[in-house]
Amino acid sequence: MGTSGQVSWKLADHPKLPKGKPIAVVVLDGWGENKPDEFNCIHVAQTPTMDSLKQGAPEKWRLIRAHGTAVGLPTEDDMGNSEVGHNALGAGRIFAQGAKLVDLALASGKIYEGEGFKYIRKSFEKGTLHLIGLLSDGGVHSRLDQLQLLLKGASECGAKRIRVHILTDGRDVLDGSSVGFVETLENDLTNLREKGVDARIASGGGRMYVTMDRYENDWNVVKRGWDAQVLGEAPHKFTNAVEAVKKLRENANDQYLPAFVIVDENEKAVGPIVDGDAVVTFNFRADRMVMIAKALEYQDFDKFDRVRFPKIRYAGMLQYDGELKLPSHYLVSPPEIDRTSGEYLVHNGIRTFACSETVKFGHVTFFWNGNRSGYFNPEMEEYVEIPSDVGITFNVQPKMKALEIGEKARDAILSRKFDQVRVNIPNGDMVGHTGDIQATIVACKAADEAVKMILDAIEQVGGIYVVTADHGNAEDMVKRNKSGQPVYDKNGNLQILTSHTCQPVPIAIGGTGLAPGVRFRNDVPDGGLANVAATVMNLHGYVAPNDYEPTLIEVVDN
Ligand SMILES: O=C(O)[C@@H](CO)OP(=O)(O)O
Ligand SMILES: [Mn+2]
Ligand SMILES: [Mn+2]
Repeated sequence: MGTSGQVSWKLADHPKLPKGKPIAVVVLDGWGENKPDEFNCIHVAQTPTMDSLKQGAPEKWRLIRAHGTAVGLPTEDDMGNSEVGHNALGAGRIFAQGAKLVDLALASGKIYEGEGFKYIRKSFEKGTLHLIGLLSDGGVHSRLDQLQLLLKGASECGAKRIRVHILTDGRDVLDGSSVGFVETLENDLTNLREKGVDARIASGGGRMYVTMDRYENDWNVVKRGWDAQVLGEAPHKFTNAVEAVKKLRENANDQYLPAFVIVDENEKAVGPIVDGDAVVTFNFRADRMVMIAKALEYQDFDKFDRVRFPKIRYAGMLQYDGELKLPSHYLVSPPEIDRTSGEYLVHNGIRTFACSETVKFGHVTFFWNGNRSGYFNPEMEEYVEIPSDVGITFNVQPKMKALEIGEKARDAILSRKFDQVRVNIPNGDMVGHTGDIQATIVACKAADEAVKMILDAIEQVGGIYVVTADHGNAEDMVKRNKSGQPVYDKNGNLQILTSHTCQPVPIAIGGTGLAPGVRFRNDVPDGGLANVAATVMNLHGYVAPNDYEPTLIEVVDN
């Protein structure tokens, strides 16, 4: 974001729309539109507020795209996710995202010419190369084919000893698919060994229980990973990773497998991280890598006792935090998401309040602001984090902190201290990921109630609301075949879909402060999340910068 100096931040006045109306921007996480059936939890749940917004179609309610190329992902088969979704919502433009940038860097070979790779390469002669990351083809945080290319490329560049520290998924892909991914990786590593590279899996664990926490919700998650990956210590020891995952799955699902280490015949861990080694975290997505990056990089660190802090050369697949410049070494440059709507609005005097609970807090702040932590101007902005429940799966508490978020937003609106009150309501997504249909129905109802609280407050102050979502999740809880029918496994069990979807998401505008004649245009049929920023700028009384994706609204004379 270092370009601030040259940017002209002043936005032109909107020719027709007034300034000074408080605006609530509500993002329902994991809330897509889908045909109504029993696996559409949003449809099954009582959601009177969201239902009533839909009555405003087509002038005040429509669908927008939230997956694939509309949010900068490589293909139309890529489901949406919070990072790319909130980046698009906040930045108002579509940036080629991490998944795509890594694909390009691997395909061209540029990844091996970059500063980050040259840096870790210095350890190849004497040390081990450790690769830590999510093992699946989900494409949200990482992709197996990228890991495979990196393994091949690194060994061709001289890595003689490689250790892979795997995190099993089951959240962006079907639960149970971890076994197949580990088998595939084992096969690749066997091939490498035949070529003389000492390559092995060294440790593992489920992504939600080991390493991939976010927004400092629970450092124990990162510690469990540290102990296994760096110290070579874990409650479970196996000589073979496929066997480890199969065995541990007897008591946990892929997302929550406990930590394990792979040991040799003498019970000795095969791949702790030691002085002189190189480490790459191969996830491209930022939020769930920031904590481990801090543990691997910061000399001063007090979040847990690292016991040993090896002198390593560490690089991220990407730089995960543009403000903290973390990590300082990385293989691929992240998208340069500059001039976000939040930064413009602050420069134009818009006072902003942003809030969610911990597990989504960074979505409406960090992701919204282009993967940048902190405020643009602390005098104009207030970001409030409501602590999430720790150590539970959210089907146990499906209401999460929705009402608390609603209350905080309500109070912020009624205080009249803010021009924009922005929230993320996590329930549809966080509970949807558990695959628990009954709990997800409760979750959707709670999210709807939170929306109502916010809309009521907006009504009281004569403001405007914009209600939308970042991608689908709760609206489809089963895997389907090409004709849309639910798929059953060979034992006749329904295949539960824990992941996001490729469905479009709703956007609704309204409120007593909405100027007469404002309605959705019908000439942006392919509109997506990136069109929302210009829309919100208009509602604040400004015209968006020229290079922003077009606004979704027009003002017609009545
Ligand atoms: O939990 C996460 O990390 C992702 C799924 O991998 O979900 P979201 O993009 O909604 O944050
Ligand atoms: Mn999300
Ligand atoms: Mn999600």
